[in-house]
Amino acid sequence: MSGTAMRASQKDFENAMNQVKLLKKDPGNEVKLKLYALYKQATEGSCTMPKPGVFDLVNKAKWDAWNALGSLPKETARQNYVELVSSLTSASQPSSQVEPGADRKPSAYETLEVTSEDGITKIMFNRPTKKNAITTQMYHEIMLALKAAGKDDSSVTVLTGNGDYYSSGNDLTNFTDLPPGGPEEKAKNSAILLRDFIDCFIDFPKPLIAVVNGPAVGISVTTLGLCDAVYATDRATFHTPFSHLGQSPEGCSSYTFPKIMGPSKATEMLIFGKKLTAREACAQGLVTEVFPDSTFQKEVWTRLKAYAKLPPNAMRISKEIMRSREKEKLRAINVEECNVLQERWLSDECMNAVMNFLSRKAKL
Ligand SMILES: CCCCCCCCCCC/C=C/C(=O)SCCNC(=O)CCNC(=O)[C@H](O)C(C)(C)COP(=O)(O)OP(=O)(O)OC[C@H]1O[C@@H](n2cnc3c(N)ncnc32)[C@H](O)[C@@H]1OP(=O)(O)O
Repeated sequence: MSGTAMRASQKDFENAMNQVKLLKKDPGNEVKLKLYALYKQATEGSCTMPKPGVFDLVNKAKWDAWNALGSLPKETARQNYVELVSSLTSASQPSSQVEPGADRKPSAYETLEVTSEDGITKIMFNRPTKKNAITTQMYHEIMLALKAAGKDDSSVTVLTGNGDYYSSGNDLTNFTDLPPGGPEEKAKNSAILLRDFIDCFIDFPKPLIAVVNGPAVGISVTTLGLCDAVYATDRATFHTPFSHLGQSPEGCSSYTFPKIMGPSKATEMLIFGKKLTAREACAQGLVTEVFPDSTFQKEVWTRLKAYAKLPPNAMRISKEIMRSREKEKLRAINVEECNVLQERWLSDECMNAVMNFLSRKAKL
């Protein structure tokens, strides 16, 4: 088939189905759901299947995607399927031009960009099209990067985001990828993952600095309470919508936030989900300093380069003496928060909130 104005034939449809199997890159859950829905609509027509239960996350997501197509005619669904596959295959064609840096060593990370320069290891969240939402793979990669940065010869470590967001927090599609043991097993594994992830922040041995380049949501906000300094652009916002998501605080924020900003301000953030501007977050002590967006990168990196020239052992030892008294307490709080969340993730309140986001009925 050439051009989108022509109708896709059955042969085009079959070719497209074969091309999907040959895609080199996983197109992601959103696209896979679209493909599934269009395929079902094209071959069976409108969805008449009974709606799967709320805990059957994968089948419910599929059902939602198919059902959302309503009474779309089979021919149109076939055409849309062929066009979607065509856009995926052309996006994955190798470019004839050499990409800048193509001769560089391939990165050990798929979801991060990690660089070391001027005594600073920079760990940059690198899923800008998904607002740097943190997938299970990304949690693992951040842990690996933090462990490596803790041992490398840099003096300070920086966390930052690529694109317009610092991070939109936990990737809500993490809820759809269920193991054979179902939601209970997923919740148990996720609680272990979360505990280990937060322990990496608690135990980080050098100055850990967050360069908050844009809005931050959920776990990307709570972990700021475990960083040693937080520099933010005036475009950043700070949002922990845990109640909206049927969830509860993590990242030791149930302890660090009341300590940093006092119990009532912490309640507004952690229980009522109040979104703070960068200046509000600074006034409440969560952010160290706010910079105008136009000069943010220049000012912050100039400052960090100067700090990174300070004697590294002295900085390490000073951090140890400032933080060591709290470490055991933080570890215990982390375990407690993860236990509570493990239950929360299985609640109707949480399942419904996640499904609403995934079926695009809700945005925070
Ligand atoms: C059974 C148990 C399983 C448990 C697994 C848990 C593992 C550990 C959990 C640790 C606890 C963490 C808690 C949190 O972090 S809570 C906070 C979670 N985050 C959110 O709720 C934010 C959701 N996103 C939004 O509300 C909006 O996307 C946002 C306001 C951030 C931006 O809106 P905007 O309109 O500007 O942009 P888009 O929505 O169009 O976003 C662009 C694309 O990015 C995708 N996206 C963004 N954020 C997320 C996210 N958090 N999860 C998944 N996907 C995200 C969005 O869908 C768009 O994708 P498409 O272009 O494909 O549509």
